[in-house]
Amino acid sequence: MMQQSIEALYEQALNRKNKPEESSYTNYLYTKGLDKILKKIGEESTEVILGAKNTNGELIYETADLLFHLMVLLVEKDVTLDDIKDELGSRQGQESRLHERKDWRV
Ligand SMILES: N=c1c2ncn([C@@H]3O[C@H](COP(=O)(O)OP(=O)(O)OP(=O)(O)O)[C@@H](O)[C@H]3O)c2ncn1[C@@H]1O[C@H](COP(=O)(O)O)[C@@H](O)[C@H]1O
Repeated sequence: MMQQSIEALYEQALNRKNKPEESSYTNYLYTKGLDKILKKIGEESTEVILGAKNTNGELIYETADLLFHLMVLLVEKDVTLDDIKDELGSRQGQESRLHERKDWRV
């Protein structure tokens, strides 16, 4: 089965930004602007929640949709995947501190 990495998905979204194509859905989102992209993120997030309550097939499908729209958002805001990886990296080794806190568990 063919697979696509998050990096490739991001690169594709960046490519569309730099070289727009008329029939591209990605370019349709950039043209509509940030509020449209944010609305899609909201919709797709809700669909992930609903999918998780149904079947793993739906959860996988909706997660792929959400990841695509998240990549479009990051490109629109000039945030790179390295920015995200740096943030995630800075959290490594913090588990013990998180677990010491009792108030995050409700
Ligand atoms: N991974 C995706 C991807 N995931 C979801 N979508 C689109 O996201 C849209 C979500 O569906 P919705 O029903 O929520 O939205 P809609 O009704 O079509 O449109 P609006 O609600 O936004 O007005 C669909 O049109 C999907 O085609 C994607 N569109 C593109 N890609 C990738 O981006 C590449 C470039 O695509 P284009 O930019 O269209 O050339 C493709 O080859 C894919 O690899």
